[in-house]
Order: sequence, then structure tokens, then C-alpha cells
Amino acid sequence: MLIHFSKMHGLGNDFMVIDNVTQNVFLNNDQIAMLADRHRGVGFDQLLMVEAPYDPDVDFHYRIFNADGSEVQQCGNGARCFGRFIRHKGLSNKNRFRVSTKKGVISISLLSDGQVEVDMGQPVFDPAQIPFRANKSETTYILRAAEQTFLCGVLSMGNPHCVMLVDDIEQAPVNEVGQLLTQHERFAEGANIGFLQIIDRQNARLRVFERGVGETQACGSGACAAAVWAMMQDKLDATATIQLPGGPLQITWQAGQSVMMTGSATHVFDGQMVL
Ligand SMILES: N[C@@H](CCC[C@H](N)C(=O)O)C(=O)O
Repeated sequence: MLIHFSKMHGLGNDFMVIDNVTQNVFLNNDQIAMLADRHRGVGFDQLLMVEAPYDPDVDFHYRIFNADGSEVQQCGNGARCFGRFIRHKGLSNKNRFRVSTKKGVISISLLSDGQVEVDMGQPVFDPAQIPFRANKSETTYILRAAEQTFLCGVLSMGNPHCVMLVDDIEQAPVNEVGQLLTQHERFAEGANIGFLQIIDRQNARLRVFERGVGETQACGSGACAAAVWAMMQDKLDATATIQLPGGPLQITWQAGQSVMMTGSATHVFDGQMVL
């Protein structure tokens, strides 16, 4: 099978992107994990598949696979690259697309300054929908693991996120605590684990241990989840810049409304391979 693909990144969160509108590519979990391998494959955090829409109200369908081969519901940095890819491949001339994902519909806008804005939909706090084991919805939960206690926000941006505050992002035990919590028994489908340092009311720093990947240079849905949680507690204003190791994202949110995320999306190269 000959596969044409693009390599892209959103703030260093990198992707192999496949146009499955004009190709007919099927990859199983093992093949995806093999392609994600940075030594033996293409190397990426997520594989993105652009597919024809199933619904006349949307322009495209968007499938996302983590580096371990698992299919997931949402990828914020991927959504910005998805928008840039549509234009790069000439699949649409529109500046704004509606795209269905495994968990709902998002809107992607190509802005005149080259940035991409994504309407990520509303955050979900109902534990059953995250999914997270809890009797009722709380702003902050206590998670216990390996005889340690963590105070966390738990919410869904289409995919599950757990966020905790840290004093110094450089010293945060991202790998150790990330590995401990990403498959915690209270997360029926696992979770992405974010470590958030508030700088001032408009700025915060974030590192994310992603489910199915490990720590990445940036996580768009993680930045949305962390910003929402901090805004709910009045620690950030309604528009804030979340600085990730790979660069900044601007997040805007007000209760009852969609989370808007704006940032860069970079095309690296086009390639083809035989599998
Ligand atoms: N990199 C992403 C999130 C990708 C999916 C995540 N690892 C999950 O399992 O939910 C982003 O930019 O949002």
C-alpha cells in the first residue's frame, strides 16, 4: 500500500496527517504504533486522518490516533494542523470548516495572520461523561495513588483531562506523576495529566503527560482544560495565554460557552511510503 502523508506540528506536538478523502488507507493499532516510532517509523505523537463527512452539516470527519495506536476523541493542536492541511492539499477553499470528531463537532478557522482558531466546544464537568468515578461534580477532587494525594480538576474537552497546580513547572514531576495517574482506576478510559503554574491573571505555564504518548511539547485540549479550570477558580481572566514547552496558545472561555483556542500550525514536509 502506497501512503501519501504530511508531517506537521502544532507547537512541537507532532503529527502524521493522512488524506483519506482521496486515498483509502486502513492502518491497525500495531501499524500505527510502528509508524509512530521515532527510530523505526515516521515518528509522531498523533496520527490524524482526514475523512469525508458522514453528516451533510459538516465539511470533514477527523480521526485521531495516539502514538500507542489507540483511537481518541479530541486533539486541539491536531485540529489546527487539520485546518492548515485541508488548505495545503486543496481539499477546500473555505476559511472556516465544521469538522466532526469521535465526540462531537468542532469549528476550525484559518485566520489572516496565519494563526488557526478552533472552537473546541464546551467543557464537560459531569463525571459520568468524562468518564471519571465520582458521586458528584466538584471543582477539585482528591486523587490518591502510591500513598500520595493530589488535588486535581477533572473535566473533558471531548477527551479526559486531570489538571493540578504546581509552584514551579520546571520542577514538576511530570513523568512520575503522569504515569501514576494516566491510568488511575477512577479514569475508566485513562486521562491526560496537566501540571499548571499560574504566572499572573493573563498568563500560565503548562506541561502535559498525554494519555497514550507521554509528555509532549504541547497539548491543545490540555491547555483548554487547564485554562477553564483556572478560570472557574478565578485564577485566570477569561482570555489567557498558556505557555507550553513548545510555545504559546491563547485560550478564551466564559461559563456556558465554547472554549476558543488560537495558535500556530506548521507544515514540515510531504512524504510517501510503502507499507
Ligand atoms: N495532543 C493533543 C491531545 C491528543 C489526544 C490525547 N493524548 C488523548 O489521549 O486524549 C491535543 O493537542 O489536544
